[in-house]
Amino acid sequence: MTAFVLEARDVGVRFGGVRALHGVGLGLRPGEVCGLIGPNGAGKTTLFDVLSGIRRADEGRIVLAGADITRRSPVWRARHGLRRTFQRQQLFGQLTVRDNLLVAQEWRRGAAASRRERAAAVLHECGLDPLAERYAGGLPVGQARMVELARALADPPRVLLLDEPASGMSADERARLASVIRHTAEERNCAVLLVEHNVAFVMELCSRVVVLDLGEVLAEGTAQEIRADPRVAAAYLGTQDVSRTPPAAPPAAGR
Ligand SMILES: Nc1ncnc2c1ncn2[C@@H]1O[C@H](COP(=O)(O)OP(=O)(O)OP(=O)(O)O)[C@@H](O)[C@H]1O
Repeated sequence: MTAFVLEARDVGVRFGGVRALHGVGLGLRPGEVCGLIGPNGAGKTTLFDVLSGIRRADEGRIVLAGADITRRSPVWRARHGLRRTFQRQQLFGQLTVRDNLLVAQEWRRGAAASRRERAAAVLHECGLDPLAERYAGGLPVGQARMVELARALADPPRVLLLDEPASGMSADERARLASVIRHTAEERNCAVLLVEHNVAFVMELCSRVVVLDLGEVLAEGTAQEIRADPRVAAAYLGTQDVSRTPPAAPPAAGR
């Protein structure tokens, strides 16, 4: 079985008396799309913060491609291919969409032409050609989320952490999002970890789903296994109307 590209080992985080994460272990393999779900306050964002280096865990280790990166900065991690998006978007609003993608690659010295080429290819893949010269600050939320994903892809990632990427998106935008995520995993062998409250979207897209509850891993398995797990139903899915959102369809041809 393929080795993990990113691992959280026995991770614990406390906020005063609140145990946000406790003994959390999670491994991601290259080319897989893994969903991370759980009720509000389960610890999903805290785990993302620890994986991306924004927050230091009180306990445990983070391992990237076999190397312990627990003490590495977020910038170091990003430059070694570990990228994330945020629940609250963090685009450069005063820059155009294209420039947001160019800035993401600027730390790489070398030919500007190849950076522009890469930006153009990712804009196209994400269906953002018509928005390329628009200021990122003025975009509606669904489009801004897609730009954030495009920015995370501009410098090819090995691991992509997506925090609620579908929130605020239309059905068409969600379909495009699903197709870009799939392509990123399958064609570029990138590992994707997806936090998303839209459970139907997660179940459709993810080959594996991890459920967090009260800071601990409650269950892990295929979408089918997770749906059938009574503990998950009690803690989370029982409160969700999974039939409300239709599964993502492939994007229309030529978009
Ligand atoms: N900066 C903080 N200070 C104190 N407590 C925090 C802080 N950040 C998170 N927590 C607490 O840690 C726990 C986990 O929060 P976290 O935001 O990681 O959950 P989540 O699963 O991402 O929730 P949501 O689905 O609402 O985004 C919660 O009890 C939360 O109140």
